[in-house]
Amino acid sequence: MFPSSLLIFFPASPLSSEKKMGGASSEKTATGYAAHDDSGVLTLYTYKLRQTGPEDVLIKVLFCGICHTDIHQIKNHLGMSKYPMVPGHEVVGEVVEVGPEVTRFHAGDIVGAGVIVGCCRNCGPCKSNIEQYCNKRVWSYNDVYPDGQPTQGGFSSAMTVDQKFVVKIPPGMAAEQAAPLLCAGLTVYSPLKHFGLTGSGLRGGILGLGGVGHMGVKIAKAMGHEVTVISSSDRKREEAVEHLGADKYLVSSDEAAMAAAADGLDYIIDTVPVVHPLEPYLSLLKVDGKIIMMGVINQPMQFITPMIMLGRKSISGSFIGSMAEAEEMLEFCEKKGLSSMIEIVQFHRINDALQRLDRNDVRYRFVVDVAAGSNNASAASSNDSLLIN
Ligand SMILES: NC(=O)C1=CN([C@@H]2O[C@H](COP(=O)(O)OP(=O)(O)OC[C@H]3O[C@@H](n4cnc5c(N)ncnc54)[C@H](OP(=O)(O)O)[C@@H]3O)[C@@H](O)[C@H]2O)C=CC1
Ligand SMILES: O=C/C=C/c1ccc(O)c(O)c1
Ligand SMILES: [Zn+2]
Ligand SMILES: [Zn+2]
Repeated sequence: MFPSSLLIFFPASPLSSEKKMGGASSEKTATGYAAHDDSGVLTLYTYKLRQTGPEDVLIKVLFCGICHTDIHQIKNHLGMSKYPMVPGHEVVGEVVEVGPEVTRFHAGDIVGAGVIVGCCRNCGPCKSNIEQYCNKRVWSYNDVYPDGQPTQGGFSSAMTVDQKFVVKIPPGMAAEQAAPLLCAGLTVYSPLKHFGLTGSGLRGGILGLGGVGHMGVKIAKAMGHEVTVISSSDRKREEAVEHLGADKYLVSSDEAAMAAAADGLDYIIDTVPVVHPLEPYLSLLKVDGKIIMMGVINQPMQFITPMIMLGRKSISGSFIGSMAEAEEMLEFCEKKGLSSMIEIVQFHRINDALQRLDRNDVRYRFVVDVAAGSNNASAASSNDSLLIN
């Protein structure tokens, strides 16, 4: 069992340099699970927390979802990983301290943070409130702040986040179920809004039924779409239809079923995290249909041009969503009564969960109970994981 005392940030030695120099507040540390190399294994790591600045919110982490991007980053799939790295970007926690210029949050609020924790505020995307596309974006981990201090993510007792990148979790929403919305939920909501794919009656495809994909089914259904799941196996059929509400289920290797479904979809949200052929899915699109690429894939993808020309089809991409869209998406989910389908794991079982996610063995998002001792602690201590719908 993870020692609960380590989950709480605590003042460092009274001899820390800041104290000696008479700093206003004491230096704080956090303890999390960090990757130290690309082996895929995380181990405990204690590090200095960013000083709570005027616009900062200090968050005691309660829950953090595990996204496939965490695996890409831990295992250095993009060749840009820096260690030690504390991953985790689907963070829900409780505000414990705010800087003097923070107006939107107070101690005790339940809040969320996601993939991005900084931007330049001056470029075109920043001025258009699509700060996720700022070229100076600061990632919540595997990055550095402008002062050179490393960022560290949510598999940790605490995070310090600029208020611009913090959202309030709606009061009626369970903290653990809100966590996957902060990346997976936003990642599907944003392109559906942006590409004008919100009208009821649209026919949507969700390729890859994992963390992002299952939120795709839920959000698209809530928008009134007819949703087809396109999966690599038959294993998730029953759940997809009965629990998530998918209308149709296609197995991508079933050539007859794929041919019968040709030219039927207005869009496909492609969440497959590895290189894969596009032609079978382009064939499923109607004239003017779009495939929206979500997977982070570090190898070239191929298609032949007639596959898009003969149908004016588009291949596009999208990256999470803006903070404004995050708020809107949370409101949408609250209004529609949507939440995620999760399996809660204890903090000390995080490596097992990462391995299971890597072998496609999760329905549909792992959420780490970081603050053992919170509302699920007694149940979590007697089971390794809890399934929550
Ligand atoms: N663009 C963005 O802003 C974001 C991008 N991402 C990226 O999207 C991708 C999906 O993320 P997430 O939903 O968390 O991932 P998951 O692992 O939860 O889901 C991926 C799904 O893809 C299918 N799949 C097909 N082949 C493989 C394979 N070889 N290994 C694993 N899964 C496979 C599986 O569905 P099935 O069993 O149905 O075939 C699986 O459930 C990742 O690359 C992630 O980095 C994530 C969030 C935001
Ligand atoms: O999970 C969220 C992050 C997605 C992501 C998209 C693109 C990219 O290059 C990344 O490093 C991460
Ligand atoms: Zn993510
Ligand atoms: Zn910018």
